[in-house]
Amino acid sequence: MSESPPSVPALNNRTLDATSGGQLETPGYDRARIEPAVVHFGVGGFHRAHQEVYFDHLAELGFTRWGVIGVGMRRPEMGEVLDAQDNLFTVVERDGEDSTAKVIGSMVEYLLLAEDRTAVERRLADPRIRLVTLTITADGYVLPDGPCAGADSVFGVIVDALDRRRRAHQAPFTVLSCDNLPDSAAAARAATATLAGRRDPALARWIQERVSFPGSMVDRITPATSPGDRDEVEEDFHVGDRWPVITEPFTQWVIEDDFCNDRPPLDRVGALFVHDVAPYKLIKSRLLNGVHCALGYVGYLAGHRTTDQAMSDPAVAGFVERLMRAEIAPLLPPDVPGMDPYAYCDTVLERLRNPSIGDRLARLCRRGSTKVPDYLLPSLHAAYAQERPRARLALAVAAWLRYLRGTDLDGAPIDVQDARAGELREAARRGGDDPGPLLALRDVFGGLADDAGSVAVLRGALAGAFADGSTLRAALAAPDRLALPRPLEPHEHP
Ligand SMILES: NC(=O)c1ccc[n+]([C@@H]2O[C@H](COP(=O)([O-])OP(=O)(O)OC[C@H]3O[C@@H](n4cnc5c(N)ncnc54)[C@H](O)[C@@H]3O)[C@@H](O)[C@H]2O)c1
Ligand SMILES: O=P(O)(O)OC[C@@H](O)[C@@H](O)[C@H](O)[C@H](O)CO
Repeated sequence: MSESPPSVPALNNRTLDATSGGQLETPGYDRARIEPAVVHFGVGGFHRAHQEVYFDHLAELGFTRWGVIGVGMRRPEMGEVLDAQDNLFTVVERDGEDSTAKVIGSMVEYLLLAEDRTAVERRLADPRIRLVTLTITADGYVLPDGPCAGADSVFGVIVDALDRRRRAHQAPFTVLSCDNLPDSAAAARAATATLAGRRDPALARWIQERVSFPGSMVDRITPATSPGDRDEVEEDFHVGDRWPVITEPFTQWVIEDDFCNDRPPLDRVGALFVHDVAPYKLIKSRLLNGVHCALGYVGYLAGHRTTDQAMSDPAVAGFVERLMRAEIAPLLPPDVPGMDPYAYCDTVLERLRNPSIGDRLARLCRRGSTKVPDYLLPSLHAAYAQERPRARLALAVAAWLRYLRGTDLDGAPIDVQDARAGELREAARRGGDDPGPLLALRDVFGGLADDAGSVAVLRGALAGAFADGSTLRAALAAPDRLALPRPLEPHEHP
């Protein structure tokens, strides 16, 4: 992100008064009084649009003992911006024509792990730190093999810090993952236990007995900030923020009530503490993340590049709505307090139509080999097991298989962003209209090859739905027809 022109004050503590007023809300509390209690790893767009906003609201209510120390991983850009801005940044909520902005003041310090591990370790040893939160993406939970490997990962740092606390007879901190993983708490616990076990069995036992890893469901659609967004924020709100965050008004945070060292009063600012987060995560991941996958691949092949563009195409929007209401929602638990699957469909559809956050389909399409098995295929497998309709689920998967060939319907190249892109592209191209070579990858597709009904839709779609925009739109309107046996050619008649 570039420097702001001199006419607009650059955002920092000194210019806050000049910046405030008009449309822009600024911290109403004295930032000097905020004490750190949270160390957060992975200061990307989502953390700033979600968890920081909750902690900022707490400070607005007078809870000043829940400040956040942000820790970045490798890339120095975010640190340079936050350093120049006294760790202030702007969160802009956009909904159609409406747009509101708030400068967030809850981050008290930012450190880059790659450059200043010792400082991160010192902060984690501070008994005031009672909570560690994570948004490090699914890749951050993958540990290298080897008896001493992984020490430089986030979990290596966490294990070091817990060991120091154990030796100093101090209380540990809670580890709260806010990443989109089917069971992010279990993933965080397993990575911590693995590294602790490699180091010292007594430490591993202490962690197992003393440290809590609450599950959580996080939800707020947050695209990557573009340079155009930055300029618009400067123009609309007269604030020289070099890296604002654009997000939607909707936000949700459901957290298991399992904290080993104090609990932030997040229920005072809209979060929900529950005994078991699993059903909330299930509904969100199937109806939002699974649908994001479907919309990404179908929308991209239909020629669109953002969610709102795709949702203003009646063929795509109608497909997505029926996919959600007729095929996915009936598979979900109907009695989760505060989260009715059909009401959630309404909300998600409205959010996907939001014309002003500019969420790019490429963001939804990346990492398909992780996300499709986690979020879309489970609905297809469940529909098969329960003998429920599944033609739209199968067509969405077919769109992914077609996308994996690496060219769109006009033959233009697609940048398939996936750790397994090479292997998947090779199988997609080798198979052509036959999904067999891809379905043979059972670590991705599970037993989908055994579901003859879905395989028929996949074959029908690959052979007929992706010839051009009109065949795709016809398939989206009537996906059941894809599975009909094709008419026999004259020479095939018995
Ligand atoms: N953007 C959203 O709409 C949204 C909503 C809910 C949850 N999430 C989840 O939040 C997480 C972050 O997403 P984001 O949109 O902020 O992305 P982002 O690209 O803005 O930030 C990603 C962060 O993860 C860190 N990271 C990447 N690879 C890592 C690794 N191997 N080890 C440690 N850290 C690593 C990066 O340094 C960066 O700070 C993801 O797990 C995402 O699924 C995002
Ligand atoms: O972040 P990913 O790559 O796992 O998934 C992309 C989006 O589906 C996701 O970020 C959603 O926007 C988010 O989960 C909404 O809460």
